[in-house]
Amino acid sequence: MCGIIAVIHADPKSQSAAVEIHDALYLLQHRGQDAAGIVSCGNGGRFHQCKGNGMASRVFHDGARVSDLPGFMGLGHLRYPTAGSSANSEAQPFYVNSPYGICMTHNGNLINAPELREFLDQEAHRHNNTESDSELMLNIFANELNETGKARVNAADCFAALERMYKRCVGGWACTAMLAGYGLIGFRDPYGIRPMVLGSRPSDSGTGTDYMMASESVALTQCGYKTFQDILPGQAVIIEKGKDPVFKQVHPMLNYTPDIFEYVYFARPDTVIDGIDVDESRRNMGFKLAETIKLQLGPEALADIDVVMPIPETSITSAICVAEGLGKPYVQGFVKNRYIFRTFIMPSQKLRQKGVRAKLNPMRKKFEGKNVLLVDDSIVRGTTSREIVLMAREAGARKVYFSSCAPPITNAHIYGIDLASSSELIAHHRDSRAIANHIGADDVIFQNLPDLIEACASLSPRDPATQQFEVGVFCGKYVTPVHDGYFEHLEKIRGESRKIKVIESAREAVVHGVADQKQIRMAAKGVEVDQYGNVIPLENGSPEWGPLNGVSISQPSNGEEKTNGVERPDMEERMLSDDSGRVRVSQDISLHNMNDHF
Ligand SMILES: O=P(O)(O)OC[C@H]1O[C@H](OP(=O)(O)OP(=O)(O)O)[C@H](O)[C@@H]1O
Ligand SMILES: NC(=O)CC[C@H](N)C(=O)O
Repeated sequence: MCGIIAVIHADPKSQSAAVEIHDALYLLQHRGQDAAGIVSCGNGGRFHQCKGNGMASRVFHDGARVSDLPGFMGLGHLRYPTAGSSANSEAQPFYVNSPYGICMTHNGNLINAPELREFLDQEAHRHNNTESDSELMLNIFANELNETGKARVNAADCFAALERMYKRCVGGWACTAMLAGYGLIGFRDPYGIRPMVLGSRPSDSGTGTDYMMASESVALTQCGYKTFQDILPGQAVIIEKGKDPVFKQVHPMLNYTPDIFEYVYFARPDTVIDGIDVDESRRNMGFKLAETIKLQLGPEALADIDVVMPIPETSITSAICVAEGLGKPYVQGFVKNRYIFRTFIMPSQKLRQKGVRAKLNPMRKKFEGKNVLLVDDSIVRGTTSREIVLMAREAGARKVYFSSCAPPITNAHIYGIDLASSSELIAHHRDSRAIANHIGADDVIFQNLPDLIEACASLSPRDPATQQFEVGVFCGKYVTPVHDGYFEHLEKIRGESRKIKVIESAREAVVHGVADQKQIRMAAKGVEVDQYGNVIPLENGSPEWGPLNGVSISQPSNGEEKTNGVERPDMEERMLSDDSGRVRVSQDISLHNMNDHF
């Protein structure tokens, strides 16, 4: 899952679009912790970029970098990878210089990426420099826009290019794009799987209107955008410099099926997606789960429960309602460390496991001698639940019941949430009893799917009786067609991306001089090197040396030994035999005006 933001101010002399995007990144940080980026554009049509791996505060040096990003419009992105790797070069926004200079951000996942890659290579002859599906989408769009053959495009040309692009791409997406000196574009997949909302407010001068697009309404409301509307499935919007937005259905709406996992876990509670209030949906989930708990446990076990406890943070709203529904005391037994962020979207299993203990601490008094009913939003790999049940028992709980506001997750997520490969999902081949055994709970109770759908659909401003959602993770029925072999492909690429993550931790250990022999060997195989064969230090994830235009930028050697014992020939070999065809250059250009380099 990623967070996207786009801003265009009415006043073309405004220099503060990036300041606002930067504020909004913090409001959407929960959607992606791996990488962050902003590209701004000033009146002369030049792009300015800062992006790299890490949370927004790190990438922008707590805001200090934002002053390098002038302009009246821009794009922002927070990444939680679903495709490719977590390499710096895949941080967004992506940029292509031809035609016209285009930047793009993408929340979602394309499920026909290999086909698109083949088309771009064999027919469009466009170079892709990363494994990212988002870079493919940008190039497909650029290729279609190029078909106009014009020196300057207009809205009709952009819509027509999108219409052609929609015929090629399959999957879930909410995207924003920016054409140098021209304006912004926003568009959403024909099923409305990924969210996007457009807001407006009077400009500071009062003579025009500023616009913002974002994944969640909370970014808009907190930045002072008063009115907002959802971009519809298959709809695109173009906001040209100094003009009002124009909308077009660039593909027929095939369904209106927002991803239900936004309501279960991803979105902030103070957000409204497609007219459905996230916090209210979680309240409904809690009340409905209480009914299932009553049925499943029966009066005897129910009478046995002393307290209902949330697993902070997402499940708090629902847990309050479970307690109310069961007529049991609601007790906060775990203290959440506010300096540890979301553990589920951490990149490796080891980090996730460590993250749970670092993030949650049980208060002994709340557990001693009690039978506790824990409430979580979902159980995915079971990392959190297993650790938490153990912590509850260590703190003195007698019996531990574990309940989930979402049904068992049995299938892979394919539209932009990296919900592990099927084989990693705790519910993939296990029933509730086996899951309870696995996580060490006395019993496990899951929400059922019709109740979850009803909890959200009943709040829909459309017809609640016919409101549908993307629920493939709970039943294996996905809203788009999925071609044969896709899941095998997914298992393979997720396996590869796991390997990359292991290599990245090895590399981190090498850089910090704490690597063991195995990690050194691993790092030497997978590590990136600069033009001199030096290991690129971790700090190179910082924007000074970040990737540009999909090109990995590495730091020129300052003569210091950085190899930390990694054998140089191995790295030289890798550098010379990079058969991926990727371009790696060594220049400090990430914060400069992009057009100066073309
Ligand atoms: O079964 P698992 O693989 O462990 O994943 C599920 C857990 O991950 C999430 O917590 P997270 O810390 O990401 O987020 P939160 O603080 O928003 O609840 C979620 O709330 C569950 O607790
Ligand atoms: N979570 C997302 O929306 C990811 C976007 C894109 N597929 C990437 O991996 O960068």
